[in-house]
Amino acid sequence: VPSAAKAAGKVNKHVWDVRYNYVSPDCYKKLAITINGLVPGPTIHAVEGETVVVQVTNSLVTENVAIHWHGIRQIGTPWSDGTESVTQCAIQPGDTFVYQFVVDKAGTYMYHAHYGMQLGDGIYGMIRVKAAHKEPFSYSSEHEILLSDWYHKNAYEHAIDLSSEPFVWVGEPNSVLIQGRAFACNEPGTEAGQCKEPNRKCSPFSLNVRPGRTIRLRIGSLTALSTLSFEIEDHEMTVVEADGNYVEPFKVKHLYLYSGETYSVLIKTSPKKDRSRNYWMVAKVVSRESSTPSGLAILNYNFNPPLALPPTDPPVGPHWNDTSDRIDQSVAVKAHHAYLNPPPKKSDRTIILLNTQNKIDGKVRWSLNNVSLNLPHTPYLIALKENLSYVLDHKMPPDSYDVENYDIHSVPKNTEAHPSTGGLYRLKFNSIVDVILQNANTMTPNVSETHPWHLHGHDFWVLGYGRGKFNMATDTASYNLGNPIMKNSVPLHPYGWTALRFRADNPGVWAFHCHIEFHFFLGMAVVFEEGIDQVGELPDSIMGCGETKPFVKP
Ligand SMILES: O=C1O[C@H]([C@@H](O)CO)C(O)=C1O
Repeated sequence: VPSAAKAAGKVNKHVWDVRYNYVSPDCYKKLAITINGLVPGPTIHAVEGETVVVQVTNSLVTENVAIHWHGIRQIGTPWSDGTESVTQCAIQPGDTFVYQFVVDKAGTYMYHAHYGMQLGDGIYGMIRVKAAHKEPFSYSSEHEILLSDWYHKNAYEHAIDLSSEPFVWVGEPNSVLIQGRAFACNEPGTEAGQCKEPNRKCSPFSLNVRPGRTIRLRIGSLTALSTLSFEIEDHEMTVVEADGNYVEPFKVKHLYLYSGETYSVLIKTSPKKDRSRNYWMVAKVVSRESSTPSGLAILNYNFNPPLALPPTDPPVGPHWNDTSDRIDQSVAVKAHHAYLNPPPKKSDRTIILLNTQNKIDGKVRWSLNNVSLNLPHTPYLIALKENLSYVLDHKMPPDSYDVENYDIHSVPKNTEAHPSTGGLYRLKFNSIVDVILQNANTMTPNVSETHPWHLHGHDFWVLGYGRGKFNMATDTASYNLGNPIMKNSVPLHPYGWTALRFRADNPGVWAFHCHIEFHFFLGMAVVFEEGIDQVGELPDSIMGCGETKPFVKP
């Protein structure tokens, strides 16, 4: 166990070059955006209390970039959150930007691009923050497994499709990647179970383990669209951490991951198992009826050849449409009894956000309470700190929708939805805020999608999940105020609601949005401001775009 005192103030420095590179994780050559040539990018290994410094040079020639540190709360450094248009101007080609922040809490975190839909082009990786205290479980080794989905089309083509008239939906991803790799058989068209030899040019990820050990897997999902079910053939997983918070351990056969979530699981490489063979790891798309083949990787027992294929067919995984099973797992994630940090019993304000797909000016958009966010050219953090009128003059979005009359089970009539560069909720500093995410029918009859919601700058308590329309009078009584897990990312299930509570105690401006890249692009986001007067002097390096040009000091 490293010492917290030693870690405090220690600088953990990284030099990154963001550049294009051809990669072919699934045997298809794609122009990807990489960090130092890699997809996924390098893992940041840190100890809680350390100061992480990442010097990012944008070598993309004609494209901007910004990098978000997903799950890191950025206490005292809101300008390092890396959210273009919210906390900074994008990093221009040829420029270098230095992110600096403290990793104050042990856990499994991630980073990814937060500019346009670049995430989908491969700019992501993991942050492993080691504990400086004893953890409530032990293991002999640990490994990162980052899950993603993969499109052969790039972010530019997706942007054109999604903003064209008629609307062109991006469709399902071509592949699911496990730690940046897919599975391809040497004999094309052969099913994984029948495959004799993997194609070595684009071979699957293989994780080497020794028998008879307890192994910690830090699993994260940064899909652009998909919800995944992760499973290891014949190996049960014990969930022990979620988004950097200790979980009261529970066992799963398959683990659902919504984009933006991380989990640590423990697996036992039981010596009773046949160690003369390898086992499949599978990441299957669920919650959408997808044509995407499952991502496959290999759990490689010492000393078998790393790419020796398991003699069995990969597990088929849960049915894509088993919403109950997914809700059950969401509800099962509770705070570890020795690490309880229960929420205040009451909140000061409740914001109910109705999630709808709408057609605005002939185009498909996503809205919250009928407001669909268009990101402004001037980042909110700078606009609010420097009192730039365009944000302050904007009409604030509503705290609720027409709860009485809105039918969440029907296609929206959406007479009022409008695009806005507002979307800004100003929260009283240190107040307790409840957010109720309310799902509804999309523009397709009898369809309600899954939305993975992510809050920047905070962990929130997950108070509950329910089906149908949230009822303020009765559903609040069902809240878990005893041992709710704290998270930064959480699913909103089809036709359901999810209730969150957080303390608005981190001075800054924070995005709260659906983590599906395409939905964020289509407006599915709001912005929270709290304690802007307590934010320190903004660094010049975040300025230079929109109305912030005058604030760049000579
Ligand atoms: O935004 C979306 O558009 C499609 C579909 O609703 C229209 O093609 C889809 O599945 C989304 O999530």
